[in-house]
Amino acid sequence: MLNISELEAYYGGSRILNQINMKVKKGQVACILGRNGVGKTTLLKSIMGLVKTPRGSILLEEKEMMKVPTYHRAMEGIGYVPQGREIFPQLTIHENLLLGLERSKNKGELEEDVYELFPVLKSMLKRKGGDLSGGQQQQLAIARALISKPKILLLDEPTEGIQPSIIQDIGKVIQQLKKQGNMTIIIVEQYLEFVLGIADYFFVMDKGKIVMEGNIKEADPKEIQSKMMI
Ligand SMILES: Nc1ncnc2c1ncn2[C@@H]1O[C@H](COP(=O)(O)OP(=O)(O)OP(=O)(O)O)[C@@H](O)[C@H]1O
Repeated sequence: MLNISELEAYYGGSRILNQINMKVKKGQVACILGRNGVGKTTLLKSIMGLVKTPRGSILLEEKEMMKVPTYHRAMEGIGYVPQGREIFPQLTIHENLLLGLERSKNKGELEEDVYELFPVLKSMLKRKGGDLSGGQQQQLAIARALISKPKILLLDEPTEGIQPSIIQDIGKVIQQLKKQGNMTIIIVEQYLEFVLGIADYFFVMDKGKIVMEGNIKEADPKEIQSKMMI
């Protein structure tokens, strides 16, 4: 459902992504692994249209996204949870969630399903986003992206700086979404253990390229780890 070919991305004159080819099937959970600075975040931003990508192709269900502006990519069904979460600290949980609906084609009521996935949010709808713990903010950011019912969800290091019990909760939410079967998920991670339990497919990046990929169940975690350490 996502088919990226020969994608290049630049910051100013520096090429950050070099000939990226990547296919992710519908309903699949794919992860992008790699050390700091290899271009993982830049790849997600490229899919979202947030960086300069002069060459290549990004097909979402056969539709070319390269010339589609970011806002419309969101409307086309790409949900994005950036690293550092970027929730609005002065707005309440409820208001933060309402902003998620802005990017949706189906502007309706807030979906009960999202509260089912994140019961903790339902219990504090009037609380300010900035008063939540880091883990709760991550949950809010994921919930906000889910409210627009994306076809594909991009998560940038969802476990970063988060306590183990909340990492587990986030893992369970991803498993539940996977079970529902209609959402494709791409997770950027450095925490290999986390993705081993939930992903179907993996890509390892190094210096702006994909250097290894495969089905996660058939792969040797030690080999993946050693590719990540290069
Ligand atoms: N706004 C920017 N302007 C210029 N260079 C940037 C910018 N953002 C990132 N870079 C550079 O692009 C390269 C790839 O960065 P990117 O954030 O995509 O890596 P990453 O694999 O996601 O790393 P991390 O795990 O630390 O987030 C790095 O060399 C980084 O310094």
